[in-house]
Amino acid sequence: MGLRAPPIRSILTQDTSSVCSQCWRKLLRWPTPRRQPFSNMSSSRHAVAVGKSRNSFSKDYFWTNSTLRETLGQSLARSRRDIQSSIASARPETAAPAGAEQPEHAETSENVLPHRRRKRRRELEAAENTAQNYPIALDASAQLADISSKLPQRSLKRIFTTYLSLSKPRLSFLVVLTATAAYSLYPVPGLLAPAATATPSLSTLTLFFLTSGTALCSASANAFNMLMEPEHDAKMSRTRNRPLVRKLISTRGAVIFAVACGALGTGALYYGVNPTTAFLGFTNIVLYAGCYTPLKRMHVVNTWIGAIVGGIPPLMGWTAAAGQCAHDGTWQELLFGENSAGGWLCAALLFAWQFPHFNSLSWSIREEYKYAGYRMLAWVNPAQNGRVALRYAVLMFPVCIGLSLCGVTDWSFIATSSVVNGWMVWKAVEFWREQGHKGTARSLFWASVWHLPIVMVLAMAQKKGLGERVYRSIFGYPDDEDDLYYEVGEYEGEEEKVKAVVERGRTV
Ligand SMILES: CC(C)=CCC/C(C)=C/CC/C(C)=C/COP(=O)(O)OP(=O)(O)O
Repeated sequence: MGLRAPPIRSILTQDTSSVCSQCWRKLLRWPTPRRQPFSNMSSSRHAVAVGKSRNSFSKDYFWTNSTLRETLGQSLARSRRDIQSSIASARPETAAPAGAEQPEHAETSENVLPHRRRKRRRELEAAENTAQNYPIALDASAQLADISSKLPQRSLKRIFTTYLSLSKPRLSFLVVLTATAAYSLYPVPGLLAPAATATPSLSTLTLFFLTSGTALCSASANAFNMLMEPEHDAKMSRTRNRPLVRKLISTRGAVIFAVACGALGTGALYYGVNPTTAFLGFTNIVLYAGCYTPLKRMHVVNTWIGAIVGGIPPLMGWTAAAGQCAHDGTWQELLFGENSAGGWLCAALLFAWQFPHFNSLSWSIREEYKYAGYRMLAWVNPAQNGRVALRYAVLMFPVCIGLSLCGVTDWSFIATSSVVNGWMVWKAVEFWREQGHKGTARSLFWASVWHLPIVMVLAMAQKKGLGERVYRSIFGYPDDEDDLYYEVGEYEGEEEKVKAVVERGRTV
């Protein structure tokens, strides 16, 4: 019985040490098979592997895709090794000691003994398992693009899913949540309360325009971001499945989507919220697409610009709320008026949070970032990467204390937020001390994932005066007389403000 040589490509994508030396020598003599065209269709939209369902994309798909063929074809083996070593080192049990280099696969198959080969194969299998436990959450755009590629061509569901994947839906959702949290934290004057014991509330319609406008602006920013870097996204396993990399969507379609979302989002914020919030939304699109995205490949300062981009949505939520209680509603009043400190503190919270979050995330996949040409501290300067993450984790303390000092949250928030911030700082200290090794990057990343929603929920639950109102309404205590009656002239300014707000509400 004659031995059939395995397909050369399957060998190339495997570690060479898993091939026995005899087979390897045979393979080297074997003529390289001509690569089969996987599709004879000119349109990449139809590019699917021969023999597969028209709607199914497999990894063979990538050989028909020019962007991926260039980036993957020559360096798949190298990238696999780097990614696996980077993932493996993010896990405590496989972590290399600080400063130690990952072992290079320097030995050739010929001089590797059989038991060594078996050991290497087991290590590779372990790395494959590790890859399944990728240190970070899988990219929602890539997941959606994968789903859309399996849907029937030209179906509405496929078109919708593909465009949705262009908006980075998970990130956009988080962005909207941060804006909404800040909106709900705004200290609404008690006189706007519908009843003495009820919580003073802001307009639901404004909230609707705030959320939809912010979501559209974020979708636009993300689509521009993806439009600018498909060939780099193609080099990272987290992003190589994105719609523009896979050419599930044309560049023209993506540009139209980005421009339309930007115009609609800014319009919704302008007409439904206020011009200041609309200006912030538009500026953020420009900052993210025009500044942060190109800087990713130029200088590590990109992370600070990205952190500003992440900090602006809470400020938008704040100005949206402030606009309803403002006297004249100018940008000076909304951004630098009496109550504006809370908005800046919410923005600072998001700004600072991104460093422990992103620095730990990027450390875990630093080889991918390096290979894709993104200049991130995680590989440019790992020691500074740890220091920066720790510094900004510590900054969470004064920011949260500031929220209580400004009257946004009750004093009890200092205690509860300190517990959560202390936990994050502890993880950041470990991350800094071990420089990401021994699983510290992974645990800081997950601590940051939990940290932000916990702090936001705590701030909302401990919003100034909320506990007292809930207590009174549950136990039926009469309201504090001082709250209901006031000295003549004491609240003249407040009254005027309320009148102006009511008037504006009538005219809208
Ligand atoms: C209102 C409005 C316009 C909001 C926009 C908010 C927004 C898009 C925040 C993203 C912040 C950020 C630095 C993400 C990482 O991008 P990346 O390019 O490093 O991510 P990637 O590697 O997944 O592409």
